[in-house]
Amino acid sequence: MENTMKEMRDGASVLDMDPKSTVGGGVEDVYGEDRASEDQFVTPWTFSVASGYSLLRDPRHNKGLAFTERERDTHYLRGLLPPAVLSQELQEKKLMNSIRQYQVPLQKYSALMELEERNERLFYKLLIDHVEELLPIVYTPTVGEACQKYGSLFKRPQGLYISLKEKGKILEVLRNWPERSIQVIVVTDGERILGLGDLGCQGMGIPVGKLSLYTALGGLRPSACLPITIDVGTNNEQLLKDEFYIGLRQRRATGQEYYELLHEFMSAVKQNYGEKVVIQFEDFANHNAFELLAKYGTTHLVFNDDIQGTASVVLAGVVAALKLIGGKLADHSFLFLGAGEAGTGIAELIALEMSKQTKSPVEETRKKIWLVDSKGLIVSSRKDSLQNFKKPWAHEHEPVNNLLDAVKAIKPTVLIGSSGVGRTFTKEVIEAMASFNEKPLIMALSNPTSQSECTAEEAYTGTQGRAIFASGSPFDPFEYNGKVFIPGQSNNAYIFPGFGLGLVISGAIRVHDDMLLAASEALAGQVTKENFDKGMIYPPLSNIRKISAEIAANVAAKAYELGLATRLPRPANLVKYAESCMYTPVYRTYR
Ligand SMILES: NC(=O)C1=CN([C@@H]2O[C@H](COP(=O)(O)OP(=O)(O)OC[C@H]3O[C@@H](n4cnc5c(N)ncnc54)[C@H](OP(=O)(O)O)[C@@H]3O)[C@@H](O)[C@H]2O)C=CC1
Ligand SMILES: CC(=O)C(=O)O
Ligand SMILES: [Mg+2]
Repeated sequence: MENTMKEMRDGASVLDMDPKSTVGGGVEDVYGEDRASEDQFVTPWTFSVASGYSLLRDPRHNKGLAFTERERDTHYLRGLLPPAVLSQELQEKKLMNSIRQYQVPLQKYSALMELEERNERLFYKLLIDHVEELLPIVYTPTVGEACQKYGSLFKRPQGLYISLKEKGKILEVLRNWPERSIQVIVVTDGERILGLGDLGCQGMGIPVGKLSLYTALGGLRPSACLPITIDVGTNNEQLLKDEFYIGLRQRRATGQEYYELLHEFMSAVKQNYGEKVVIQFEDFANHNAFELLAKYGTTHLVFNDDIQGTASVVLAGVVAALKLIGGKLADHSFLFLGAGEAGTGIAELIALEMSKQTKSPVEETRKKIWLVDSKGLIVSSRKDSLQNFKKPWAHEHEPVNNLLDAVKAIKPTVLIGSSGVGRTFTKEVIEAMASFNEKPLIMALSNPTSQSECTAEEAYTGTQGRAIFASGSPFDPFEYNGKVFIPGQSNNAYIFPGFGLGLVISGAIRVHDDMLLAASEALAGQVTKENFDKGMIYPPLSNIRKISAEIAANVAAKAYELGLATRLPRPANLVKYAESCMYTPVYRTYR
């Protein structure tokens, strides 16, 4: 029986099977269910084309009332549906009407998640066609609230949970996932979810949300995407006491225990899916994130979205903004509030790009960039007590304790918030930026909206409408002195879907910093004069699929150039090729 099951899984057809698997009377007993005595185990095996009732309950194939008359006949659906036949467009209109009736964003989130579980193509059609309206629901800010309440919201698993209980069995756990051809994994350990801190196992909302963007914005097939949460416990006391908490009820494992589990995971992923699966690390705390990236960057196709994706999107915004604020990149000086993954990741990529442009060593270009952490400006006298990733930023300067004094001392042209702490760009800080810059560039990157360093309104009013402003979570357009300003969304969502697509279509085996620069360049190139005129430094998200194709093509081109691509021959037109590889959510016709 064991062998029979294996052959079935490996694709052998029932007709190819050993004739011994039939019982008297010519009745096939391929699963051994009839032969087994009552005390023997049988396998609940199904091997069928989804039809009838099960077809309606299969989100990947369900079309609801859009099943045609012919499909209703051939797929045993007669009577299981009311008589009306609706087009996908009409279903979309109906769903949008009902989602718009909810006042509470979390209700919209639940409605969308239920739709995804019911009818995956319709879910993606909605998301693709209404990206600007629905992104704030499936992504920041609402996804943050969903993670905080994930225990109460949880109905069905949307990804794989790998906890300390699965130590020694991670390969088996991966094999429990129903899909075999995985191209992208987004994995979190839940320790730094947006700017909301340690949400433990409830961080699952983030890989789920990121991967829905991989499909909607980047065109990766949903079946090729795998959300994973690694649960090593949580230090969030509130969750540990919450009766609905879905994770391990213990404090976080650290040190060797943590790294052994992560190593088993990384090895199992490579063994199960091969070398070319993209592993995106998401929302790990910085004490693990940098180390994991350095450790696995040479053996796996890994990408840390918070360090690298964020760097790429912010560099693109800064480069585009030069058209508005003038000068070259190296003419500007940068001050960050927050010197963690996002802050130092962005700083390093800006320094690298400056170094390439000016042909000066990166050690020199770093001197244009200053960072403030929770203890004040990072300066050389603090060097011995700094974490490694901060050390390159410890420049010669006297100690400065707070942001306002640092702004006054450094006089940056660009101010970037990556602290995870809301309202830290105070009125005084914004006014100081406006006092010595004609057009200060202010980026408040922290998510969700509650953690944004300032609002769009605060940035525009505090600078009398002179600021160029972008934020990690979206803000509505703001009218000041009769002019409407459209704040840009400086979020790695612009980058990672196209970046991942570029890796996949080129068969890249490693990520290289030059690919991040390539992605950034492609994004900056998509901002039009019309966008600039409205104060925007990013193109509208409504064009995101086109933008993702451009990013994918630039990233793939770089992978070929660096000899890191394995898919040969190289397609001549990479943009067209990227577009042709993209998943579309229109219904398929069933034979
Ligand atoms: N827009 C986007 O695309 C992205 C946005 N983010 C957002 O950026 C934020 C930070 O993420 P990440 O870099 O990963 O987090 P980290 O924890 O790695 O870094 C946070 C940094 O902020 C500093 N900090 C915290 N509180 C203060 C304070 N009151 N004053 C000054 N500095 C402070 C910390 O200081 P210390 O080192 O001393 O503890 C640390 O250097 C999050 O809100 C996240 O949502 C992240 C990725 C992408
Ligand atoms: C956007 C993102 O990745 C973050 O806030 O962590
Ligand atoms: Mg993140």
